Amino acid sequence: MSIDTATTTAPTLDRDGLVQERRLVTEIPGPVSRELMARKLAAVSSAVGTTMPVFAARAGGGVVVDVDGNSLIDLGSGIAVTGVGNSAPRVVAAVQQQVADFTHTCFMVTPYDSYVAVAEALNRLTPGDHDKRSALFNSGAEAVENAVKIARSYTKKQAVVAFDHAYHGRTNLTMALTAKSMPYKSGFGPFASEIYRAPMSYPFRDGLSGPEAAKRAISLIEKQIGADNLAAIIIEPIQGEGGFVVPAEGFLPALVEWASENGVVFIADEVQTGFARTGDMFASEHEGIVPDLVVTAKGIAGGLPLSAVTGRAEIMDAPHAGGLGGTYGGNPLACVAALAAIETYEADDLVSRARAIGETIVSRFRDAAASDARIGDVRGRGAMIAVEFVDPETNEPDAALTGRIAKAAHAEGVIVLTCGTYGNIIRFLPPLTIPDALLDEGIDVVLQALAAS
Ligand SMILES: Cc1ncc(COP(=O)(O)O)c(CNCCCC(=O)O)c1O
Repeated sequence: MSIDTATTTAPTLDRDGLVQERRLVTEIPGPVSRELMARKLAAVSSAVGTTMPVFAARAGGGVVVDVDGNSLIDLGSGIAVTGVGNSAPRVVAAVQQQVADFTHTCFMVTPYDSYVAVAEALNRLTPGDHDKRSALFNSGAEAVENAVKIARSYTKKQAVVAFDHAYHGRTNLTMALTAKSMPYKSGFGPFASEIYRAPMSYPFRDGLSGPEAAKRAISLIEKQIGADNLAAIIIEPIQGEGGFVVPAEGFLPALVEWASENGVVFIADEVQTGFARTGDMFASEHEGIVPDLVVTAKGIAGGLPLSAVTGRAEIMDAPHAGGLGGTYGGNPLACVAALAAIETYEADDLVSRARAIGETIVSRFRDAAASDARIGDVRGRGAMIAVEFVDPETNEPDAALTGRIAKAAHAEGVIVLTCGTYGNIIRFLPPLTIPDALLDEGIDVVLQALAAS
């Protein structure tokens, strides 16, 4: 176990003195994690996988400390969730107060102000200055499901178009919307009907301009589905699980224009791109598109489970009274956490921080690509960056190399995630609170793993 710490200055401290350093005191996984993993295998469905072989004990800033005392660099944020940092101070204080006041009344039974305040914040923050309404749920998939319900109720049409490489969740309808079969869909059918797939703008692999890719997608939609039957188009402004696919400029605005002209609801799934992650509060802002509905989750509440659909009031109010709801939707703990997280994003200007993080990651890997052609593409925005690995001779995806790099980084105490339809993407989703030195060290470890692979 060679520890090549790049840091020469004293490590910084975070809240509660959580030292912001990579520190390995055992092999990865250590003995306590190994014991817990044996228990996990004996108690938890084997279908629930884990990326890391260690178990968490504490987290904050840019580190996760495991049960053996190892301090790992976090470049995953629990899949783009803890943007404000794990156990962010404002979030902790708000939840501690709320949990002592009341934990649950069900907003549909006895409402409470924090749910309304979250809706007001989402209506203010999401793109567009039109009259908006919001509805709160628990998971991203649940919010996507409800966005489709709302769009169908408003348009009185049924068909929904999703895109190649899309990911929208693991429920029946969202599996139908999701593109990749394994591990998300295989064996779980039949899937919801009236879901159709259109080609995505994937510049690194299709070489098309945004308008060209949009023309291709719209032609298929018009010929195979027909606007008269189409309730909604749903798309991630930057695709997440599918490989951090950034559509070519002009693709999204062309789809928004076509949808508006044809009575089709445009749904932006900002579950992974939302809340400062991409260097804007919402990724839709980058090209100035104004979605009819915006789906949010992940970064919304500092780690507490919360999701939302926010959109044009006339669309959001289309379903009949009582048509939207659920027992836990907008749980009060999650709502106060969201208000604290939103305050943190704005007060600490984490949008600017995300852009700075992205500049660091992109420059380091584009420099590396100059001497290593296995790096086929470096893309993304803000603190949502992807490195696509390929066979330099054929440009074919190299999932095996990607897996080796990730596994080596994990063993050296860096939490980094892979993704992509072809499994050949290393993605970077660090907490926006990660110190610069720790980010640089995490990148060093990944680059060392690449060089050794
Ligand atoms: C764009 C986009 N829409 C919807 C979802 C679904 O959000 P839930 O909160 O996981 O249901 C996601 C969740 N992405 C991570 C899934 C991880 C896994 O399950 O293996 C997303 O990224």
